[in-house]
Amino acid sequence: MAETPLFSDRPINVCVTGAAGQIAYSLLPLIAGGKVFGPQQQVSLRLLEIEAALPSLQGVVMELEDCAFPLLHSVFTTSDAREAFRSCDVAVLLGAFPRKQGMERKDLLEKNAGIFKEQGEALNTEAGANVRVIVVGNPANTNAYILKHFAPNIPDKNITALTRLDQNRAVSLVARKLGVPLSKVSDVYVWGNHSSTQYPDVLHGSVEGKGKLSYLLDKSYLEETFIPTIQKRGAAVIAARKMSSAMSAANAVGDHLHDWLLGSDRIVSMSVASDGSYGIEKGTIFSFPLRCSRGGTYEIVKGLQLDDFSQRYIKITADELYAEKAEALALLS
Ligand SMILES: NC(=O)C1=CN([C@@H]2O[C@H](COP(=O)(O)OP(=O)(O)OC[C@H]3O[C@@H](n4cnc5c(N)ncnc54)[C@H](O)[C@@H]3O)[C@@H](O)[C@H]2O)C=CC1
Ligand SMILES: O=C([O-])CC(=O)C(=O)O
Repeated sequence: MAETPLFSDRPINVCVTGAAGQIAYSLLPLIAGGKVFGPQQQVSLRLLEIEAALPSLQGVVMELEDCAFPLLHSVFTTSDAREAFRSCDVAVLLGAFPRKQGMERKDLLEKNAGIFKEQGEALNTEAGANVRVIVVGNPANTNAYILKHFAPNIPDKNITALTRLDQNRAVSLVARKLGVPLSKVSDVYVWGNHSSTQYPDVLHGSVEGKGKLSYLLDKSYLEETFIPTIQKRGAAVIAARKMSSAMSAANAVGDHLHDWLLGSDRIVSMSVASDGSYGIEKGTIFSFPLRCSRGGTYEIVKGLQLDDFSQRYIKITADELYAEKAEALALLS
């Protein structure tokens, strides 16, 4: 039976910032085509761009029209953040500078922090308190932290950052390494920062019919190959494409929003405000394993046993986030 829509009496209002950029170009068809919010849910798009990119955004709007998506109710474009966020149910924050070869994502902090301060303030007054926010612009976790700081009316639980791309990369690499279908791999999580310190954790994972990943993959493979490959995957894509990941990022944003709003049977990774679980400082936007239920609620999975190996990696990524938080607050004070 077809899934009932989230809002049966009206379209869902989705704001996308950086809407003329690369990720948006791959994401907008997923949203307007029904892949993200379900095949029955009408969508109204509110697209934000800087003034200089509005002509290019008009081309994107023409293409959306030419796709003739039955679920696309309306498209509104603006360069005013307050207008863009007005009454939105979901805000997808892509608009930011991407990194170039040789940079770490945190090198973007100075350039991008101001954007997330301004957008946090605009969301705070214009969006409903129930708005669900996903920050994608890098450094995504710390930008989400800044946004949360400047949007006190929005519950902390509603502000997230994207680490699903890292989880998708990790699941895909496990499946390729073991020669098994992706659908058989479960419980691979990403902890921490969307950066080269993140900890892609397979030690709770398994392959259906084959057993635990902790028996199928040895720690030297994990330490020397698997973990560094996932940590540096974004940089590898930049080196090859001379531009950062866009198709896979858009796909992961779609997965994140779909599972958050519509629920999932699987445990997924999202960066969310820590409630103190696993010793992570409260309020830090940290990637955890989560269970999501339909309607936009989630719980951090509690009680996972973390061995010394995992704890060592988690400490490194947590310390990096604490340092980024301090730097961001100093920049904006
Ligand atoms: N968290 C994650 O997993 C990933 C994050 N990213 C990050 O996503 C961001 C966007 O990437 P792309 O789409 O490839 O970049 P892009 O440069 O193609 O597009 C960004 C767009 O944002 C717009 N923009 C800049 N400032 C803005 C503002 N204040 N308000 C509204 N729009 C604004 C620009 O005009 C541009 O059109 C980058 O920061 C990138 O590093 C990229 C891939 C994965
Ligand atoms: O690496 C980058 O700068 C873009 C990104 O976040 C990713 O691909 O994971």
